[in-house]
Formats: sequence, structure tokens, C-alpha cells
Amino acid sequence: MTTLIACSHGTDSPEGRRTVEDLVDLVRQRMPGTRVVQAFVDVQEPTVVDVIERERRLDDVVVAPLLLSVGFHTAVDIADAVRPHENVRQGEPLGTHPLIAEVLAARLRTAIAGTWLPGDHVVLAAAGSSNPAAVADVAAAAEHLARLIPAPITIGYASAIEPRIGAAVASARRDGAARVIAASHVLAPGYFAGLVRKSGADLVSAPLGVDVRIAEVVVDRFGAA
Ligand SMILES: C[C@@]1(CC(=O)O)c2cc3[nH]c(cc4nc(cc5[nH]c(cc(n2)[C@H]1CCC(=O)O)[C@@](C)(CC(=O)O)[C@@H]5CCC(=O)O)C(CC(=O)O)=C4CCC(=O)O)c(CCC(=O)O)c3CC(=O)O
Ligand SMILES: [Co+2]
Repeated sequence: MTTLIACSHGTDSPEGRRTVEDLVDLVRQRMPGTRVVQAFVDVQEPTVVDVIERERRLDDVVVAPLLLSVGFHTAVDIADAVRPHENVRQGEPLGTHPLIAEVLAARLRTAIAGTWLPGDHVVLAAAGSSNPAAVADVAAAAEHLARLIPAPITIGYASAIEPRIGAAVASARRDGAARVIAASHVLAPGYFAGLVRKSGADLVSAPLGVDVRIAEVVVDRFGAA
């Protein structure tokens, strides 16, 4: 049997925790016959190291990151935990999958109450990482999103990388945007989602949240690992 370890960041937000749990439940429903368990890289327990240690004795294991971009957590935390074990594999993060762009577009449509206006500008608001590979992943996510919405898109980061979200919002306005909408490129409510809300955008979309399309991406990443 194979165990899928759904490894998210971890958050102090009760709503964020519930969101991730519900998302993992959706994954579980789609994978009868696979053991699906949660693990975390930061803030919450159990750690991915501990869960791998527990699961690898009985099963093949795939760690499916519930993270959007390659970054410190995928390339160091998860990779280091996986590397010593022959029967443990690591899946790709989720954010470059076209279905994620569909969810982003749906959250944006809700934020604008269904109507795009001339002069709308979207800032794709991502966490940011000290790992430069994150930039390419967020750019790929922006390209997918660009096919689905009529507004121009620029990118802003909550931490580690310039431009920050607030700066990206301000420069869109300087360049003539009539309405700036921040697209929350985060999985769940929490600290980073809060930073996006405070970025000064006119409207802010909800985190990706609980959605069967995201569960589908997790299953896909599991299958490709
Ligand atoms: C509140 C905090 C936890 C706390 O300490 O309480 C927190 C929370 C969350 N981070 C999330 C995501 C990511 N965090 C990183 C990276 C880092 N996160 C760090 C700190 C903190 N992260 C604390 C705030 C400190 C502050 O900024 O003031 C860094 C700086 C230092 C460290 O870990 O110690 C480390 C830099 C490592 C490096 O780059 O060197 C990456 C990028 C990457 O992986 O590289 C991603 C995106 C992964 C992806 O792509 O998905 C999510 C999920 C959001 C969602 O739902 O999607 C939450 C949960 C939430 O928002 O609540
Ligand atoms: Co973090």
C-alpha cells in the first residue's frame, strides 16, 4: 500500500487549519485504497520528518506538498526528509497546474461580483521565497491565469522577494489602473492571506481554499511522483 502524506505549511489560523483539513478530506475521498495523512513543515505538528518515519516502515510513501511553489520548504525541508529513504518519493508543488489558475479565476470572479471593468488590473499575490525557483513557478501561474481573465496581471510577494504586494499595487495605480484586484495565491486563510488583504488593493480574492479542483491537482501530483 502507498501512503500519501499531504504536507502543508502549517498555520496558527483555526480557519486555515480547517481549510487544509477539509482539502485533505477531499483528497482522501478521491483515493479510496490509499492512506492519506497530514504533515507540516512549520508551525503545526506532526512534522513531515516524523510522519515519514512512521509511515515508511509499512508502506511506500509519496509526500505531496500542499504548497504552491518550489521554495525553501519543498527544496530543503521536504527534500531533506525524503532523501534518506528509498521507498519515499516527493511530488511537485501545486501552483503551476492549470486547474489552480481556474480556481484563482473563480475566486477573482467572486471578488469582482462577476463583472470585469475596463481599467481593472490584477496583482497575483504570492508568498515569496528565498529560493529563486519560486519566481518561475509564480510566473507560470500568472501565464495560466492570463488565459482566463481579461485584465493585465503583475506579480507581488508577501515576503523575501521584491516587489512586495503593496508596491505592485501602487505601481499598477501609477501606471493608470482604475481598479486593482489582489489575487490571493495562497492555499488557506492565515498570516499570508492577511498580508494580501492589507496590501491596499481595491478588492482581494479569497484564498484558493477547499475545492475539488485542488484535490484533483494533489491526486495528479501523487500519480506523477
Ligand atoms: C506566520 C509564519 C509562521 C510562524 O512563524 O508563525 C508563516 C506562515 C506561513 N507561511 C506559508 C507559506 C510559505 N512560507 C514560506 C517560507 C517561509 N515562511 C517563513 C515564516 C513564516 N511563515 C511565519 C511568518 C514570519 C513573517 O514573515 O513575519 C520564513 C520566512 C521563515 C521561517 O520559516 O522560519 C520562511 C522563509 C524560508 C526561506 O525562504 O528561507 C514559503 C516559501 C518557501 O517555501 O520558500 C511559503 C510558500 C510556499 C508555497 O509556495 O505554497 C503559509 C501558507 C500560506 C498558504 O496558505 O498558502 C503560512 C501559513 C499562514 O499564512 O498562516
Ligand atoms: Co512560511
